[in-house]
Amino acid sequence: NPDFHPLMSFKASSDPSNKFLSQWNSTSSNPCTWHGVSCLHHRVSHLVLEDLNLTGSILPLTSLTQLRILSLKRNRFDGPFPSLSNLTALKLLFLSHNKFSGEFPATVTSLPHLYRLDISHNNLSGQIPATVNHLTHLLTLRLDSNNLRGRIPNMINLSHLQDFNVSSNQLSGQIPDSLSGFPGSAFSNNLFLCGVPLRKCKGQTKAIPALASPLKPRNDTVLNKRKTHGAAPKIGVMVLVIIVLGDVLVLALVSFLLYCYFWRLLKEGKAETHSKSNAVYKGCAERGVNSDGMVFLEGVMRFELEELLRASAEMLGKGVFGTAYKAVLDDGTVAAVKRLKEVSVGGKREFQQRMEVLGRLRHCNVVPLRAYYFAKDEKLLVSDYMPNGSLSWLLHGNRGPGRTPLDWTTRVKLAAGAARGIAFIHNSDKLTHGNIKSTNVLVDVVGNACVSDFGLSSIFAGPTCARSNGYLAPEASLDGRKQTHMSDVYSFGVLLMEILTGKCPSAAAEALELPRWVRSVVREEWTAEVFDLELMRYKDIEEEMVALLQIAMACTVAAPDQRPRMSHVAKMIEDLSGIHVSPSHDALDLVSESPSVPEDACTGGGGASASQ
Ligand SMILES: Nc1ncnc2c1ncn2[C@@H]1O[C@H](COP(=O)(O)OP(=O)(O)OP(=O)(O)O)[C@@H](O)[C@H]1O
Repeated sequence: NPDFHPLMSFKASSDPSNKFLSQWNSTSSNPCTWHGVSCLHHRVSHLVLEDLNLTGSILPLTSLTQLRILSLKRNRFDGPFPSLSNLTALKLLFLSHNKFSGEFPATVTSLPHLYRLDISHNNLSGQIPATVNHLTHLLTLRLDSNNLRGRIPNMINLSHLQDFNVSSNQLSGQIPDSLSGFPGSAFSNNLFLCGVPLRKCKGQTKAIPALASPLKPRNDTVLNKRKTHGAAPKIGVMVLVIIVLGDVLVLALVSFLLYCYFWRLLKEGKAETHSKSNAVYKGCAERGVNSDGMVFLEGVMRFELEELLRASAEMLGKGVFGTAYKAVLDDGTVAAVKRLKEVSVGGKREFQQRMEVLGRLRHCNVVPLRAYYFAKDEKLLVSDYMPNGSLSWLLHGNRGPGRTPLDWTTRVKLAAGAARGIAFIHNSDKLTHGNIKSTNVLVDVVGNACVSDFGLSSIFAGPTCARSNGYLAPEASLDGRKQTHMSDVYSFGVLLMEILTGKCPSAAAEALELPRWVRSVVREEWTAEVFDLELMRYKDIEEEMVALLQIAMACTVAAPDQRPRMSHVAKMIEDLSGIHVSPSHDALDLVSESPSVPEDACTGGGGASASQ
């Protein structure tokens, strides 16, 4: 193993008394089993030796050319950094709380895959080189508590940066606009630093903090140029007013167009139903049927079709079964309305029967169907609006500057909640979900995962339903119709992989590939490579991640009858970390805007009820 000798010489210099790395010994020539070392393809890829009192230089490590993760936090390494330019595979570099001295290690700026760089709490001096801009994938840049001097370069290329700190140095000059959205604490304790978010620089015109975002897009430079050339603050305010007015106008126009569109499409169906409804439904004793053909299922939500048509509507997105809208009624009720594509069911009766079954499902992890509408050219489904978005958005849309990636505990809670919801559907009337994916796992007002869009695949048939979105079980993928409990389990396994890897199964490049990719990496015995880099920041979760990965792999085995049942999957996830699927008020930045909060919202771990 070419990494054996470099590691032995590293040990000789960093632990001369053989106190901390005694398990590394020359009789075992396979370093991959040593403490703190992991390998990929028999090369060292992961070296984590934290809090060990190791000393000396890290020079021998520069021969570990396959190293991806190097963490030597809280040791006593000293001297200047050696050149790290050989470590081209490096993704995470954590060298904080040591005694490194000398200049900022400029060679790290040539590492093309670096995501996290933490060299804080050392004795580094000199300037931050402008070449940090080469690190275009950087999420973390922590340089705090060193002796760095000079100006902070403009980091316009670091558009993903979310964790940035240069506090407690000797930096000076104006904070570049590209960084002015980070909080003051990221820059504090630098005597000569000025500008937003710190105090105004001498001679600087008034800044506009409201426009400051952690990393402003490059086209802000027009505004910046005006500022640095001393244009009057009035111009900034004018620009602001124009932007706001423009936004309001566009918003009003879009709302108006949507309203007209919605109205026009429903007018015909409504007219048809209206004429019938007076005869058929007038004074109807049947529970839940409005005179206009809206059929209400269990629950408190009640309104006329007319009110729904008047509601302001915002498109949430288009799916295989139709288009979803958020509708806000005059009385403030918020609902999600799905306009279905043409359905190929036998007719109204069959559709109604189907909706009655789906409408009876009440569980704190299932989005309740509240009402439906059926006319010749129009089919609508009304359900509770889930204000905290979908798991998909939380995993993939909630990134970038100023946003917090989904933490591990919340991921597990949402996975467990979704599993319980699906298990409940399976146990009710022998239904299948048929379309499990992360856009169909929504988050309710108290942070519970709720599955939506269940049971619709059976009323759609034919090629419109042939989906290849990366979640479909191999046995169900040909025409999208052969949905069973076991194909749901497969899709859920893919969803777990998405939660673990942060990769989107429906992204074109990875379609149908996520389970295969995960398996191939695990086969290479480098399971850690699978996990989402965002999860690297959490400590002591590796065991849980591996356990969840094993559940995901069991769910996605090729033979349907070898997959676990959904209720078993739910139980296994809950057992993982002793979680009880309860509202996680602190885990998400929750919003509460819907007066139509489900009356059956979870108040604890269970709360299931299939009302009859
Ligand atoms: N009740 C709801 N509350 C909040 N957002 C919703 C609700 N229902 C759907 N959405 C969101 O609206 C968007 C479109 O949903 P829709 O179900 O139409 O399509 P999809 O989930 O992308 O695909 P599919 O039709 O295969 O389920 C998705 O982002 C989804 O998360």
